[in-house]
Amino acid sequence: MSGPRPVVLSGPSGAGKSTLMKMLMKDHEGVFGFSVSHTTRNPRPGEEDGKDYHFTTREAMQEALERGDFIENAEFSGNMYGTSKAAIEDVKAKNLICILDVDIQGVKRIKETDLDPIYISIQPPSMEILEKRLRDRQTETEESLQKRLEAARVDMELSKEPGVFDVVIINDDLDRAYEELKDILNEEIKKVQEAKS
Ligand SMILES: Nc1ncnc2c1ncn2[C@@H]1O[C@H](COP(=O)(O)OP(=O)(O)OP(=O)(O)O)[C@@H](O)[C@H]1O
Ligand SMILES: Nc1nc2c(ncn2[C@@H]2O[C@H](COP(=O)(O)O)[C@@H](O)[C@H]2O)c(=O)[nH]1
Repeated sequence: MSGPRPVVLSGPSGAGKSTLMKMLMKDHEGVFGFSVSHTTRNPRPGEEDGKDYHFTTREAMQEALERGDFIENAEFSGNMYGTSKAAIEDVKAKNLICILDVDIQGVKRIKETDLDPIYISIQPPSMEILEKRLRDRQTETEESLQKRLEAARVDMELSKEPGVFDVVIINDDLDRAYEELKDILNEEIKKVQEAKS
């Protein structure tokens, strides 16, 4: 795939991926493009269809999967999620750095494609802090929260395996984690900025 290298942000739900990604996109206008995933979960307050996710039904998603519309998909916390080929192509067509926010199953599936992204894992400082962040976010039912914490335990173990991620960032202090993320992406950011000037 030509153009800037895509970036995969992964890590447990509540680790801070969206927070860091939004900071990155706000500070670097016209550099990054978000790969808008499909999901069967309900929108949270403030989330916009087509911007945060393409909100869809299980039936429609299943049909799209059968058509081969997705580069990867996963079942997470009782809902379907997936990255469509079109989501990646939309960003690629604008010559922007494509950011994908996917779970660990997505990471494994993307490794089987020719996307060749930079793999970054965002990890919380501890399970206790992760649970607090998820509870404070007030987006989950108790059942969904427990499923997310269970998935987080698996994610935290897998992220320690050598070769899965290029970099693991511990999101303890937000500003420090953001600086670390920017440093890793600096070379790709410069490439896009130089191509525009
Ligand atoms: N370093 C930090 N210190 C304290 N709170 C944080 C920090 N980073 C993120 N948060 C808060 O933690 C909560 C979870 O963050 P966020 O929604 O970005 O996580 P996420 O990894 O994108 O989760 P999901 O995968 O479920 O979308 C948010 O309320 C956010 O404001
Ligand atoms: N494999 C994929 N995982 C995805 C995708 N889009 C989001 N996600 C991951 O799902 C969980 C939960 O997200 P939430 O928005 O419901 O909190 C989180 O870990 C995301 O990274 C996708 O297209 N494919």
